[in-house]
Amino acid sequence: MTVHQLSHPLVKHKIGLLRAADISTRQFRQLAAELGSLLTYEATQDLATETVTIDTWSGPVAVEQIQGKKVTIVPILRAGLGMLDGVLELLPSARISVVGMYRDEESLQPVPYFQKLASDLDQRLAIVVDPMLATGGSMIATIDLLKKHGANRIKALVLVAAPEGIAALQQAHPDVDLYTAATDRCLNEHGYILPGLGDAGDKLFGTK
Ligand SMILES: O=P(O)(O)OC[C@H]1O[C@H](OP(=O)(O)OP(=O)(O)O)[C@H](O)[C@@H]1O
Ligand SMILES: O=c1cc[nH]c(=O)[nH]1
Ligand SMILES: [Mg+2]
Repeated sequence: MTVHQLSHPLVKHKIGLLRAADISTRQFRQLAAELGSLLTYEATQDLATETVTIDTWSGPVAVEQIQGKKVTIVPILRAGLGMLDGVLELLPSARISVVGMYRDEESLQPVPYFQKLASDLDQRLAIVVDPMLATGGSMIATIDLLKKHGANRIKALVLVAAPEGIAALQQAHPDVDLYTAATDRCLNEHGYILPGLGDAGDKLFGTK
């Protein structure tokens, strides 16, 4: 697995803003979406292009366009929805495959509760989005599910990753590429990332 740790100044700045204890729901949403766009920009660097000739005001011109265009974005409910608009800004025609997965607070094990996947997963690049990679359980279970349904090209986009989650994902799915805006220190005894963001789902949805 390749870990792409983004180092762009805009990413560093926005992740810093996201960490503020007194951040508003509105600002958290906006930053999560913007970082979703920046991660998507990075994760789509290797999409293949082809040359086509189009008519322009000055006559025929050879231009590049993305080949195939088969992508599905996979937000993990709930918090992954917070990045979705930003990803769609750059990939407005992508199919969306929704996976509902929450982490049991005691066992920290992922509990699946919903799935509605795009067709032809074997022909699509799947871009899984979730702000937090903590133990890695939710991401690993989602990728297990996608692979079971045929997906074979998968990238994971997260805002903050814990070293524990990176190691677990590497072990379970070495073929998946991870893109993260930040790699933090460790997990606390409740499985929360330190320094982290707190509960990203609650911050995005204004719950608790
Ligand atoms: O790497 P893990 O240890 O599995 O933890 C990360 C998961 O926890 C959070 O979701 P949560 O269970 O809080 O659900 P929510 O999105 O509905 O808030 C987060 O959005 C990830 O999906
Ligand atoms: O730090 C964490 C870990 C899991 N889920 C979150 O929202 N935050
Ligand atoms: Mg949550």
